[in-house]
Amino acid sequence: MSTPLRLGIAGLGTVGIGVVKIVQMHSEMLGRRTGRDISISAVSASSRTKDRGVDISGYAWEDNPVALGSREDVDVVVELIGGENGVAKALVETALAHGKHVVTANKALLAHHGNALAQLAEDNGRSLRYEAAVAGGIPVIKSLVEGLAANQITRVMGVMNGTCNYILTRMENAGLPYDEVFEEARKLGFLEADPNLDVGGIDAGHKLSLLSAIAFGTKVDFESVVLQGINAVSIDDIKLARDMGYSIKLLGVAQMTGRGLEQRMSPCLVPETHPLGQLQGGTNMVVIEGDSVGQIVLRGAGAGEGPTASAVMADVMDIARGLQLPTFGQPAETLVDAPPAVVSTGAPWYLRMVLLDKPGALAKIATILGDCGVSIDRLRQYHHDEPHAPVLIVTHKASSDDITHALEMFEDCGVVVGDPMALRIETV
Ligand SMILES: NC(=O)C1=CN([C@@H]2O[C@H](COP(=O)(O)OP(=O)(O)OC[C@H]3O[C@@H](n4cnc5c(N)ncnc54)[C@H](OP(=O)(O)O)[C@@H]3O)[C@@H](O)[C@H]2O)C=CC1
Ligand SMILES: N[C@@H](CCO)C(=O)O
Repeated sequence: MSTPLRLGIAGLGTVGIGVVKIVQMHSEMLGRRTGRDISISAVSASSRTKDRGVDISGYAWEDNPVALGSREDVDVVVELIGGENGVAKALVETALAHGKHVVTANKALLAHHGNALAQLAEDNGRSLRYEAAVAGGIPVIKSLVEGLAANQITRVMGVMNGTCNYILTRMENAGLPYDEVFEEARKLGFLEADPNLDVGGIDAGHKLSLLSAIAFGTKVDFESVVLQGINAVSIDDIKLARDMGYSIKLLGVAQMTGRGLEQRMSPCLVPETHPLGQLQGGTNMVVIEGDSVGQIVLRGAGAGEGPTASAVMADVMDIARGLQLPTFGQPAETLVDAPPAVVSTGAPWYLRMVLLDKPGALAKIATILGDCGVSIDRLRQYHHDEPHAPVLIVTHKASSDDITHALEMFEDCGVVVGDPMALRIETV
């Protein structure tokens, strides 16, 4: 067997410890499969004294994780600290500049700095790998970069934030309101330190922007992902959607259109009979459509110690095997700037609102929709005792611009109480 591949691991939290466990537990198997021993030279975390449940006494310790990037005895830096800037960025830059390969699970870092880091990796002839950054244990990067490389990708979509899917499915199954389930998710430790990264759709938007770059050969453009979180989804929306045969999912969609690159991450209605509609709990699903292959559905754990460490180690093993691929599936300098789509693809919309129960209220709403070019497919006013009437409208295909325009006009029309809810009904 040739010389060992030596790792420097920065971050010994959920994922970092998962990686240490795999290296310790499967040492012989990893060597057999890659033809090279994989060993850990050095580690770093905030606290040196914390009991992490595994023996790390055989590894050198660095107080400053950035120092791992220039150690002689490290071939691959495994960055598992997180954060779009700070030490994670400094470490990855230092490591690549010193000729180390880098494996990371850090979607925030890559969504914001992926283009420059991919170029830096190539300039130094090294790999920058990030399978774990998108959909945890699901090998979606490998699928796009390798297995589906011969396809023109037409659309990538998916549920890529397990916490949001947990919240939405728990609301649906237990009939509980958003706030109660959000608190439950917090107590279970599912939420990021900044919960808005999850429920605001930001974390999932980071992931979508990375998939877009590979799928369409474009520069990573997280800033252009249209984001809408799940915090305004009510139990009423979930029940009404279910009555019509839909589930509500925080769904990411990326597609290249004649109007530019469309990237959006928002709560949508999807048919409950589709695999996306049936996805339960913290599970993730990514759907990829290619011109030759058709539709591929990948499903699995999007987070957690084992699944995420599994993806990190797959990258490490590719490096051990000598497999070197461009970060986003083609040389960084060939990635193009894609103009963001100004208007997204049309779709039917679900509109829920509360109207003052007085003559002409429904007529006003119908007129506004007509004036905005939005045609009504279905309309239902629910039984009520109070002076406020809950109304559900399903539209024919309409652009998000036309829906936004109608929502603005509802604000001043004098019959809509509170904020209406508008959700796309996605064609999957
Ligand atoms: N958890 C998951 O399921 C998934 C995580 N990821 C990504 O993986 C990465 C790691 O996540 P996760 O393991 O959950 O995070 P944790 O919060 O569990 O662990 C972070 C680790 O980084 C260490 N750390 C933090 N700041 C510093 C610093 N300044 N210097 C040195 N070490 C530092 C912490 O040290 P200490 O332990 O001493 O506090 C800890 O060991 C993130 O980018 C995350 O987005 C991706 C997919 C799934
Ligand atoms: N907060 C993320 C972790 C995995 O990236 C999620 O809930 O999916």
